[in-house]
Amino acid sequence: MSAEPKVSIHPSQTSLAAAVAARLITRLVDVQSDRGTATVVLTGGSMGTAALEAVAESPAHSAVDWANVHFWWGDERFLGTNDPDRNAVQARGALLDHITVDPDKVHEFGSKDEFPDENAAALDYAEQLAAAARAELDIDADAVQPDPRLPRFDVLLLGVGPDAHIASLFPEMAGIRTKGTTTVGVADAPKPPPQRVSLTLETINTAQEVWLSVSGSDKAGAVGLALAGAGHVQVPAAGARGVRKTLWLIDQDAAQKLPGRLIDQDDESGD
Ligand SMILES: O=C(O)[C@H](O)[C@@H](O)[C@H](O)[C@H](O)COP(=O)(O)O
Repeated sequence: MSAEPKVSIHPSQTSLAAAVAARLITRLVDVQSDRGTATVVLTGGSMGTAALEAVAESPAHSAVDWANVHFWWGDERFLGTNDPDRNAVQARGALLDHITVDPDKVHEFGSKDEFPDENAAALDYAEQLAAAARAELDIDADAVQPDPRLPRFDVLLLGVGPDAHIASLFPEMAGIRTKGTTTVGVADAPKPPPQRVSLTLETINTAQEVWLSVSGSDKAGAVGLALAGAGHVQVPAAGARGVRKTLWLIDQDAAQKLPGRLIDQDDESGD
């Protein structure tokens, strides 16, 4: 089962980041009131980082019990552990260093200091995910998991590149075609650095909610094609779907080539 995309358009990148932050805080509070623990999958890129900065700046963020949030990443740049270009390092600077987290619930991809190559780091992340899935079943034997190798993801955040890549799954390349594994190593990404690790599209699509946050006119073509129903191998963003919600949060510049039928679909309810 997967949810048809809905679109919410915002006037500027700043208001978009604030809207993503407000929705994320609300969603995490709701999930925690139902289940105690919530799980979010973070993304790299300028929009993903801006959204986390907006969470840190929002006075409402104190409503979330951050020590009971699991943090995973949709992808990582295969670099040294403290390299400033690592998505995890940027997320720490934008948000995680400013809140009280449980280090055991912060699940970063392995780095170049720890693993010989991106495939070994991808395999390790798949093992971390599978261990978390088993731990979930130990706590609640009736937990419904879309894939027994994966924990439940409540919200999975994605940025989108001008070429319509998501996470580190690039058009026409092996990563976006990968099936049967939960993670994948990427050796020759067109966006630097070339070595990366990523969740696969099948893994992304197990999330309860997938939110794609996109800003800028250079992304308008990618957004337009993805929402017009292009194939995911050519337009990876077209394939990202949440089980209960697929939400495109975009600014006006990124909305320039949106198919007309989607323009008035703004879903401000937050659920
Ligand atoms: O590691 C990364 O680079 C990403 O996770 C990548 O998928 C990113 O989200 C998009 O490229 C959008 O990035 P921008 O928001 O910076 O355009």
